[in-house]
Amino acid sequence: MDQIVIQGGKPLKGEIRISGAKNAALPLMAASLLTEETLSLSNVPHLADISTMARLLAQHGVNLHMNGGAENGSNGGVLELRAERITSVVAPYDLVRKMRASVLVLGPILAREGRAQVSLPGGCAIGTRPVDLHLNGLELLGAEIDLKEGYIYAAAPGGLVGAPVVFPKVSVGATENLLMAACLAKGETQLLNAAREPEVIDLGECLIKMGAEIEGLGSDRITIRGVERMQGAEHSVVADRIETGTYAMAAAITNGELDLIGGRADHLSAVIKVLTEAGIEVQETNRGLKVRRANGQVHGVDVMTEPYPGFPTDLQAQTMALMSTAEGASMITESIFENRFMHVPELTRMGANVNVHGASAMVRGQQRLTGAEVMATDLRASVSLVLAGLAAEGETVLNRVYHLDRGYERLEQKLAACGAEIARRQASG
Ligand SMILES: CC(=O)N[C@H]1[C@@H](OP(=O)(O)OP(=O)(O)OC[C@H]2O[C@@H](n3ccc(=O)[nH]c3=O)[C@H](O)[C@@H]2O)O[C@H](CO)[C@@H](O)[C@@H]1O
Ligand SMILES: C=C(OP(=O)(O)O)C(=O)O
Repeated sequence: MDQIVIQGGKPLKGEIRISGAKNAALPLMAASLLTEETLSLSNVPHLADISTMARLLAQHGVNLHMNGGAENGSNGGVLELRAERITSVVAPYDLVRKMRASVLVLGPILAREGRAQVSLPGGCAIGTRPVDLHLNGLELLGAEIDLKEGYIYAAAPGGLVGAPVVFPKVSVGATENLLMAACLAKGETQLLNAAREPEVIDLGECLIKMGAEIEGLGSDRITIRGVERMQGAEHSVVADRIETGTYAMAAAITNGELDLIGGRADHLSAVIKVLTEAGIEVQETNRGLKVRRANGQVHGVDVMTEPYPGFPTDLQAQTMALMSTAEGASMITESIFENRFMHVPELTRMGANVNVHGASAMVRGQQRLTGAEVMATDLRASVSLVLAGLAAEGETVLNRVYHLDRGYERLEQKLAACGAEIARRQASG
């Protein structure tokens, strides 16, 4: 198995091109199931999750073709998807268990075929992550849902029928599943308390290009008027705000200066507010964002994760790494997932001083972190250890690199090009 080895203490300087967002690309790929015509997606990142979704779609009968790549800093790949015929309505456990976003095929397959059978995704390292909101929403559109032998059996033989759906809790995935399903439902659907994340807007904008009638994207009230059929379209995947935020924190934690090409301030308002309060300057340029410390110091700040436009849970672990080296204390509260502090014991092994009480972690900033052998059980926890390793004295060895490969395109290359001493190697023994 691969490891990432970092010799810490080098300030990062240079530019990093931000990739297309994993969390936008995945639902966009699932949207290809809504039409027999070709959906062409550009700026698609090369990531393990994208390959998993490609394998899942291929076994549903989608023809996929990837052109180009992100090598040499180019703009990601162009992925063409054509679901001329859906040859299987079953999403098997083997693929769904690898990636929870697989459940996003449920809405489109059910809407197009009148039935779908999708493995229940199960829990994961960051929490139980149920799909009740997806299923209750589809039931309101007239689907009959049965849970048997670990699978969701969904049927709507006469087609889905639009209806008001009030989500009791904001869910990105449930909003996306319902948004796609409602496109082919008869009549009007209203999604209330809908997610407002930029990735939901990106999906909605692509669906509009595909012929959908959607209003209210970016608000908590989305209206969809169902259409008879959807068509092919071309769409470029929105820039990854989580990757942008991660590299902004890499600049800050190493006391360096990075230009994040294609990074968007408008998708990171809550994050920029926190960073500014912590003494980090985030400046908009005509190519993206420039990030550095304002006065050489990072100060502790309190952070609470919330649905968009609040502070993203997907940047909580990275923020904790940054605050571990800040002057003063920070209180970090995780309000989205019940078990998203798995990076804490590993950061502690590197010298961080963190005490968790329920959903909050008190971080007391230390003068320095020290390199160690560490591992993490999820994507953002892993990258928080990379950030800590970049700032730490000595060598950090990160195990279970496959978590990083789910969501960070060419991570070592991007960091090494800015002066980080970072390499991937095969673990011995
Ligand atoms: C592929 C993708 O886009 N993943 C993102 C998406 O995940 P995902 O779409 O799975 O996250 P949700 O927004 O659905 O989850 C928010 C909260 O609602 C709960 N919930 C969700 C659905 C449901 O049916 N019942 C229920 O109780 C979840 O357990 C969680 O506590 O949004 C999360 C929150 O911003 C991000 O951390 C993930 O990176
Ligand atoms: C939690 C994440 O992804 P997923 O929802 O695919 O597990 C993430 O991107 O941080």
